[in-house]
Amino acid sequence: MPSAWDRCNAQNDMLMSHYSDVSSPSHLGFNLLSGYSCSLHILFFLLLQFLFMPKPKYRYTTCSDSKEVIHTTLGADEILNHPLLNKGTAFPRNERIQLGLQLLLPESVFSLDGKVKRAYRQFRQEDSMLLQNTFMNSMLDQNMVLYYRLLKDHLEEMLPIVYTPTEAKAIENYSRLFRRPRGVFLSYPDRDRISEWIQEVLPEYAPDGVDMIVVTDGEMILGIGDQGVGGIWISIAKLSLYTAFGGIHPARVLPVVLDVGTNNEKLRNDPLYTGWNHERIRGKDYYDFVDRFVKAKQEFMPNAVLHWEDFGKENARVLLNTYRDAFCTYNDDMQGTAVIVLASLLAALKQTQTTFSSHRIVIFGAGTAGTGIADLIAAYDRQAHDHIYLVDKDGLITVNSNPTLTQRPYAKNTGPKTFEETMRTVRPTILIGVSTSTGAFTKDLVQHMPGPHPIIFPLSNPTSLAEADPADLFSYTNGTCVVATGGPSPPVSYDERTYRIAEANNAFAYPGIGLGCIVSGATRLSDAMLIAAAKAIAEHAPERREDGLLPGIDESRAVSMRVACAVAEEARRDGVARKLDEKNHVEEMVRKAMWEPEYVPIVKVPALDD
Ligand SMILES: NC(=O)c1ccc[n+]([C@@H]2O[C@H](COP(=O)([O-])OP(=O)(O)OC[C@H]3O[C@@H](n4cnc5c(N)ncnc54)[C@H](O)[C@@H]3O)[C@@H](O)[C@H]2O)c1
Ligand SMILES: O=C(O)C[C@H](O)C(=O)O
Ligand SMILES: [Mg+2]
Repeated sequence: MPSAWDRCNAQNDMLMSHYSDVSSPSHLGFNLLSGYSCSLHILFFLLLQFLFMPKPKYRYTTCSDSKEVIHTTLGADEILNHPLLNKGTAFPRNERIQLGLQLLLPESVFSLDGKVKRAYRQFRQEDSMLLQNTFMNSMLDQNMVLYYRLLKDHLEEMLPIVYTPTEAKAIENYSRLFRRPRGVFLSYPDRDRISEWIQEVLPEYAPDGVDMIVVTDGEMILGIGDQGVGGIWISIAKLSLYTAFGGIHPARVLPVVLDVGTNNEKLRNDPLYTGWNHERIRGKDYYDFVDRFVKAKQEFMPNAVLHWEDFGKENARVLLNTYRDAFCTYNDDMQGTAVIVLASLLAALKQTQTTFSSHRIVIFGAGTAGTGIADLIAAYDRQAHDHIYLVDKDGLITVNSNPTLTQRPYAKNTGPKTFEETMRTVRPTILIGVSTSTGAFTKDLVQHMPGPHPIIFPLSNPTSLAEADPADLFSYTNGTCVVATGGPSPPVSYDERTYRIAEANNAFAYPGIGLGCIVSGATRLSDAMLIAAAKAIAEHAPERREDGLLPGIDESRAVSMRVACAVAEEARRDGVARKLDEKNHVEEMVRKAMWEPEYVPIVKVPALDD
């Protein structure tokens, strides 16, 4: 029977050869045309397709003064029901008349500030974090500018609502909370029509084009596992931070779920489950399906950056390896996480005045995130490679423990077996948890870490799965530790001092990485670009241990901008920046590209230019 490693390898080889076949333009052309023997038939078919293809109904246009205007052919009711166009009571009088909205809105005209005040009161009236999440989701469906302004003005309070940890609860209950769809659902039973349907839906969904796609298959949502079609909400949440932090235009993003079934029995037995009620498709059929999606993406959105989120650990690595050299794509759990962890470690080294060579690193949980973190640390500092110890469910990863392809570079020849033995013999100075094993960093284990400042990152999400509570870590180490967590954590008071706890979540890395790729027109994402991103974040890190390891949430937009600049500059150095030459001023381009939540004038037009 083949090992996981053999299987992964074989799938990878198969996919690689398959992809290099399908990505060649001549092959694509042949596929499109095969089946039509007569050229007249082809012409007639193409003409029909053109005539009946949905046409865009609105367009963002930049005027000579660099201000945006929306031109639209939509009717009054459609405008009020379109989240990008709807301004509700903020439609000024002239627009109400011009767009035919006079009788459809109450008399008073409100400013965006006024609307934010009302919406915030409504938000506060919701009784639980889950209800607040539902409120924000419906705001996103109704009025996007208001959603992003509300989020911007109350970021610290609302981030845990629209993102980790509350999103986990929302995703678990997706089919029960479902009100209206958002995003693109690509279901396995429709596999033969994916390309055709993507072509049809795009002019409606994103008439100005797509810059960023977040796709999931819902298999490993955060640490809560298989959530099937509910994964669409992780794609949406990740994209909302691309816009909130990275200023990526909300009209130019595409959330996607690949619904390949679910092995979650609770969902399978739920009569309200909205996804495809079938066990997960695996192996060749699965990869062929993903490949059809990628092929359609390359055909209709060739320049869009593709972000993979929350795939199962084997598929995550195979898919990244397969496509990473073909276009600009990255896996957030591996690479985004690795960037924020490397940034946090660089900050910790500065605060503790040490270098990687003096540290021994144990990574607990050797899956998607764990191996991604190891790889980036090793890429940053080759010497650190030998000081990395991976531990998984069955203990230390060794050459005899049947390591996967990605664990193998760190497999030790011999050594202790269990996590406890590893902690006792290795005596790590850095301990990182991405295991989903709640409370695994116990007092007994942490006490094996030598001083003066043990660096401990319990990163599993949602918070209920974290390997330790920061307050406990301070008490186990007599207040000497340096801590970061995967989700938001309140400050810790110890020995009359208060310590801010940094949130080492990939959300503080990927929006800037994505923005940098878009602005530079990167055709690939290299390790050097990831390291540049980590360094840019670390440059903004506080200097005192009391202030935490990462810049504050209020700086997230400024930091995303710096990350984007660093990534774009590195892309230019690496020769993969399609849109940059030596003369371009990167910072100015990044600044200009960042969207701000403000209402822009809307003008009704009889038709839109093609
Ligand atoms: N803070 C962040 O930015 C961030 C980013 C990515 C992932 N995460 C979190 O990390 C966790 C893991 O995510 P992932 O995508 O790597 O999942 P994964 O399934 O790819 O990897 C998890 C690994 O942990 C191992 N594991 C499970 N139980 C264990 C135990 N009791 N002891 C030791 N190892 C155990 C699994 O065998 C697996 O190899 C999740 O909770 C996720 O939310 C956090
Ligand atoms: O989504 C998050 O909060 C971080 C990360 O991508 C995860 O899977 O946990
Ligand atoms: Mg994730």
